[in-house]
Amino acid sequence: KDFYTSTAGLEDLFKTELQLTAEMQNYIDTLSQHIEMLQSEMNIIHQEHSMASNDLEGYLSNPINSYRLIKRLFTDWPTFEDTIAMDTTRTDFLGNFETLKQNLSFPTQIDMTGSTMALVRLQETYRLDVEQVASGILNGNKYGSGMTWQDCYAIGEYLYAMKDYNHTIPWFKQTTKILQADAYLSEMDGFLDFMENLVEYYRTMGEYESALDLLDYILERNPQREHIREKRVELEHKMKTAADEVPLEKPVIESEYYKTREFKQFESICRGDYEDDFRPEQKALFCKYFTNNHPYRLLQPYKVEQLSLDPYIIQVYDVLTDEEIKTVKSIAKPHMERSKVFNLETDEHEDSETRTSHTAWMKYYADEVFGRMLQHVQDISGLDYTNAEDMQIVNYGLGGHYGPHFDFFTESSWFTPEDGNRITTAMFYLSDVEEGGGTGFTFLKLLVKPRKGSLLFWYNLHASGDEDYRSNHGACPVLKGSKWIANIWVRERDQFLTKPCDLTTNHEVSLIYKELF
Ligand SMILES: O=C(O)CCC(=O)C(=O)O
Ligand SMILES: [Fe+2]
Repeated sequence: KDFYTSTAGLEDLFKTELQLTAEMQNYIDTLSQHIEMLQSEMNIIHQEHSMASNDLEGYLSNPINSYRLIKRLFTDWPTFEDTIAMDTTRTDFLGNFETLKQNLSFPTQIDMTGSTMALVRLQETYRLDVEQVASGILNGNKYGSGMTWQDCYAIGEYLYAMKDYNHTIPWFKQTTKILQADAYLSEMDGFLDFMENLVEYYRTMGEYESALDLLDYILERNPQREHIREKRVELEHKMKTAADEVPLEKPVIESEYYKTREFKQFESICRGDYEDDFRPEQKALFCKYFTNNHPYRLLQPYKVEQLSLDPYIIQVYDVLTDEEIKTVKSIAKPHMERSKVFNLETDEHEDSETRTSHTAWMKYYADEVFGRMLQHVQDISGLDYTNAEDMQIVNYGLGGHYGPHFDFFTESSWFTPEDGNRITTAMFYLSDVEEGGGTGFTFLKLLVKPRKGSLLFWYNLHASGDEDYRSNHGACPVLKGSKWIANIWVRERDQFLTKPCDLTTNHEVSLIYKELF
C-alpha cells in the first residue's frame, strides 16, 4: 500500500507520527528526570569542590570531608557509571518503539519518490517558485512551516538522479541559500566540503555560472583552499573554450513525463491561462433551472450551468447535501485502493504516475445515497442508467492528478458490443478544493472548478456513437486541499430508446484532435 496518493493514506501517516512523538516525549521526559537527578548530584559535588578550592588543606583536615571524598569515589562514582552503562531507559524505550512500530503505518521508498514527483509536478504545472515552496508558500499564501536544507537537498539529489537537471538546479540553489543564511550551520566543520560537493553537481549539469559563484564563496570563506583556486581556473578555462567552440549547451534532459504537447496544453489550462479568454460559443450558454419534466423536481429544480454546447458539458449545482457526501465518503473509505491505469504494452492495470489517487468501486445498493446519486444522473440526463458501471469514488492526495485522457475506451476490444462504449461521464464533486484540482478539458480550453455537491456531466461520444476526441480531459494537480469525486459511467447500448444514435456521422469535427498526438 502507498500513502502519498490519497489524503486518507496521509492521515494514517499522521497518526503514526502522533504516536511516535508521544512515545518519544515519554522518553525525553524520563531522560530529563534522569539528567536532572545526575545534575543535582553533580551540583552537590561542585559545591563541595568550590568550598575546598579556597583552602584545600584545611578542607581535607576535616575528617568528615575526607570521609565523604572517599565515600564518593568508592561508592557514588561507580553508581553514576552504572546508571550510564545500564541506561535502562534507553533499552526500554527502544523496545517500546519496536512494539509500537509493529502496529503503525510507515511510508516506503515509493512514497518518498512519489511525493517528490508530486512536488515537482506542482512546481511545474503551476509555475511555482522553489524558494516560495521551500518556505511553505503556495500561490502567495503561507501554509505551515518551510522546508529544511535537508529536504531541499533530498529533492535535488532525487531529481539529479532522474537527470531532470532543469528542476534539480533550483532545489540545490535553495539548499545553499538556507545553509548560508544559517550562522550555526555555516560554521560547522563539513560545511565547505558540502559546498564543494555541490560545485561538482553544478559542473556535471553544465551549470557553470553557479559552480563559479560557489567556488568564489568557498574561497572567500577560506582562502587557504588552494585546490579550489585551481578548480576555479580550470572551470573558467572550460567556460571560455566551450563558449568559443559551440554555444554552451546544457545537458538538460526533460523528463518523459512533461514532453507531450497534450500535456503542455493541459497544464496551461490547469494554470488558468485561458480563464479570461472569451470563447465565442459562450454567448449561447445559459444558466437555468431545470426539471426535465420530473414532477418532484418542479419544487426543487436543478441549477444547471451550461459550459459547452458542442460537445455538451454542464455543471449542476447543489445536487448532493453535505450530509449525503459524508455518508458516501465514510462508506467508500475502507475500500479505497491505489488507482490503476491500463498499460497497453503489458496488458495489465498498473500503478502510474500519470494517475495518482485512490479509488473504490461501489455498488448502488451499498447505501441508498448511492442509489439517489444514480437517480439524479438519470433525471438530469434523461438516459437509462439501469446498467451503469459501478460507481467509482476517487480521492486525490499530495499533488494528486490524472493526466489528460479519454473516458471512452480507445480500443474496441476493451468493451463488448452488447455494452458499447462509455457514452457520458457523470462526475460528482464530493469536496471543494482550496487551490488547483480543477477538471481541465484539454482542447476546449475549459477549466471546471470543483464545487462540493455539484455534478459535472458531459458526452464522450458523438450522436453517431463515434468517439468525440474533443472530450479529452484530466484532473489538474491538487495544490492545496483534498479532492474527492464520484464517477458514474453509462454505456451506449442501453440508450437505444432514450437516445437513439444519429445515423449521420458527425465525428469529423473531432477527428483532427485524434491525429494531434
Ligand atoms: O478528477 C477529475 O477532475 C477528473 C477525473 C477523471 O477524469 C476520471 O476519473 O476519469
Ligand atoms: Fe476522465
